[in-house]
Amino acid sequence: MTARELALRVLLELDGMRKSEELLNRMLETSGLGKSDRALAKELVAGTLKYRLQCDYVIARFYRHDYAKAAEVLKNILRLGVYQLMHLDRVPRSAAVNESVKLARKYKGDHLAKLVNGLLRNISKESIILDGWTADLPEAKRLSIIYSYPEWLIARWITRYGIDAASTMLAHGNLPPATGYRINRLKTDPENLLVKPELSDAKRVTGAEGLGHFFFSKSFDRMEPLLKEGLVSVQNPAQGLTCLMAAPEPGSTVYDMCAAPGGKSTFMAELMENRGCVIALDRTAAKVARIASNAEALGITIIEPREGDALTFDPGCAVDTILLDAPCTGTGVLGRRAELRWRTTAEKLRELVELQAAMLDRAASLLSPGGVLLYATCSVEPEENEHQVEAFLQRHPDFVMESSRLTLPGSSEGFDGGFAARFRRKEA
Ligand SMILES: C[S@@+](CC[C@H](N)C(=O)[O-])C[C@H]1O[C@@H](n2cnc3c(N)ncnc32)[C@H](O)[C@@H]1O
Repeated sequence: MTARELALRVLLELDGMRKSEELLNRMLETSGLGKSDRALAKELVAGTLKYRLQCDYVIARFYRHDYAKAAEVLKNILRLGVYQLMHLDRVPRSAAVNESVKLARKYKGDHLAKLVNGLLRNISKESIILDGWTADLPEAKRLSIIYSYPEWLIARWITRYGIDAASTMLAHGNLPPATGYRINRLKTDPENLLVKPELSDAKRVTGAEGLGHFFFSKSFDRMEPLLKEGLVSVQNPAQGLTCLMAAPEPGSTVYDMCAAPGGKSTFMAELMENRGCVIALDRTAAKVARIASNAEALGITIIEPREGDALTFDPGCAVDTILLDAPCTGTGVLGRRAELRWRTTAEKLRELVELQAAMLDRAASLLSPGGVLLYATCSVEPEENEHQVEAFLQRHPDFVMESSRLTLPGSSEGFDGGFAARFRRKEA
């Protein structure tokens, strides 16, 4: 199977529940593809998913019949082809067209292979004049085609953040996401680790206090041995900031209500010098197993992984710090999850806001007086962030908010978007 056929299979088999990255990795395991083909398959899946709306808009302009009625397999072959022609400069035009035609022949026969050939030959950077075609459309509709996002989400972002910030966020989500790493302070430190030759391209995070243990690197292959040795973990510094805001004390008891795969539990354990206890809950055995294996790789012994529902689970002991890294729409990390922009809906947002509020209430009922509650999301929607914490404070006058932080995607280089608020429960 070629990289393009594998990408097509992922696009066809991706249902509304699964993550494209997980499905892709599973298929790659048995594909026998070499390194560069694997990279191409990944790029094709992520790019075609992100640019789906834009590709469909372009295809519909050149398609002679009713494109909405075309078979899914044909749509995806065309999307893959258009994505390569418009956005993958390193793929020669002939390869993008010919390989798409081959796929069409294999999956739909000669007739549709001719259709794909005819349509893709009409498409080039010169023949696609998106700015001109969309100039007279309302702003949110225009941007939805230019950046390939749902119009309703863009309209929200423009209303809330203004056109300039919204455009920055949209552009950021289309860039390949930066991979951040955290240096494990239980095993090493930045001065000793960052002099290693394999880290010559590492870009250390500066600025915010406590982020000196984070860096970005583009060469995942070179990082693999360090990950295996537990010297580093994959973590975006924005996620790290949440743990720094929680600032759990060594020797204290922490409850992480939504912990898998354990990125924040393990960082908190490192900040606690591996002393005390981190109860790390998630709702399925498979997810809990990931927390345990990640902690083990890092040499952390104070994490107690638990399976359960955060709405009812009782840690069974007095807790000094609770982290609620809540399930959310993820609109701060749309660049990282290619399909997410099409799955987030206004209805889903409403359901999540209710769940987050119930989880916050549960956290409030479990926290000891004087304890810290850290609420975090990777969303930039006010209902999940500022409105949520305002409503929480109204329901719980025994809590005060000590600090909060909203990061918009693209506002700090490499940082994911998201929100965090630190509350303290007043002493009784
Ligand atoms: C944002 S992710 C957590 C990421 C994690 N804190 C980290 O830094 O690695 C949210 C997690 O909440 C979990 N979750 C969702 N609903 C839950 C529930 N009712 N009880 C426990 N965990 C839940 C999901 O399985 C998911 O792993």
